[in-house]
Amino acid sequence: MEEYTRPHFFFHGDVGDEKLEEEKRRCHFCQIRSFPTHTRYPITIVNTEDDAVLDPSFRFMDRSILGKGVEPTKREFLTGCECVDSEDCQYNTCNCLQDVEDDSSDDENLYGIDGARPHKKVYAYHSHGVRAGRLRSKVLASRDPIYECHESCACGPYCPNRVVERGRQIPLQIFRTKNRGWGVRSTVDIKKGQFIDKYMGEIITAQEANRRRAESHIAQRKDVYLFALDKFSDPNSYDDRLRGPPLEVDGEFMSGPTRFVNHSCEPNMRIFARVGDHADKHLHDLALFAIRDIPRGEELTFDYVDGVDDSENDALDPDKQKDMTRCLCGSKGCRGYLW
Ligand SMILES: C[S@@+](CC[C@H](N)C(=O)[O-])C[C@H]1O[C@@H](n2cnc3c(N)ncnc32)[C@H](O)[C@@H]1O
Repeated sequence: MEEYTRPHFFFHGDVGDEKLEEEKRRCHFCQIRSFPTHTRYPITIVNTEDDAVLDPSFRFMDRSILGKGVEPTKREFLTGCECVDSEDCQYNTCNCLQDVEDDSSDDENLYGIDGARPHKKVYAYHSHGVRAGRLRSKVLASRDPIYECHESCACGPYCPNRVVERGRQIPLQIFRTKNRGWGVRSTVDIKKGQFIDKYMGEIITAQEANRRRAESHIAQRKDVYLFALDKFSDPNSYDDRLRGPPLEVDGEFMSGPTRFVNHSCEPNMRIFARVGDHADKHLHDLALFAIRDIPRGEELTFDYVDGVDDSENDALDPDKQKDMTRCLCGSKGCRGYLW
């Protein structure tokens, strides 16, 4: 085992069965090694800067878990598509694309080879060629949600419209940065539009999120780990789960590697809301995609306040700046402060 991994490998020695289980449960290395994707797309942890280790109470997970009072939609209400052939999922007859606007101005041919059937490229990904599986540039430049086929659909697991569902396909490394604690990088080159990973954690009710905010010792900074699932929130929605305050994902104590991604004012990734079953919009995923080519080893970042109206930015107000946290992203367009 590499020296820098050792501090994350809790003692597994002669401690008795009960304690051994507890040691294994806390061991970061055991947690990441137990992921089914570990051999192909491992997560590694390196620190060549100082003696810091990840918080021992932090737990790696490869999927979000539902907190108390958070219910997924009952199976009988799930509504997958009936496309028998995954190729059909590229047409606007696919149920999963019911909320996607038709678009005839994109960067692939509009019609099938026979020219007969409109080949509406309504889903978010390129389906052929070297760019297969990457987000189309139009979607990448938008704030649009991504609608994918999913486990209740008739199309197979290799349907081109199941990119996020297939999960992370990139090895990630959590590394100690010089000045911003831990950060994340990939050990392989990443292409623009490529899916990187989801932001995962405990999905909790708005009340529970507020309770955690109130009791957090990091006060307002708790917000950095809480992401509201509010993409479809609408006071006029027919779905009462979308009318009320949204659920939130808390990644502080249990999450995947993306929980260690730092902020940049000029980031190389962006978060997109991804929906599987339309009946589960209140539980949409938060999926990170590369917004430009990212060479291996470059730190992965996203903008923590992406899309927030800059005129409301406290960093523009000299009076408020003294209470704010300096941004150390180092980009040319740095706004100076995180919050
Ligand atoms: C979601 S965590 C990211 C992982 C974190 N670096 C760690 O070591 O656990 C967010 C925290 O990272 C730090 N951070 C992230 N981006 C930063 C930036 N651009 N400048 C300064 N600090 C940053 C801040 O302390 C922030 O509260």
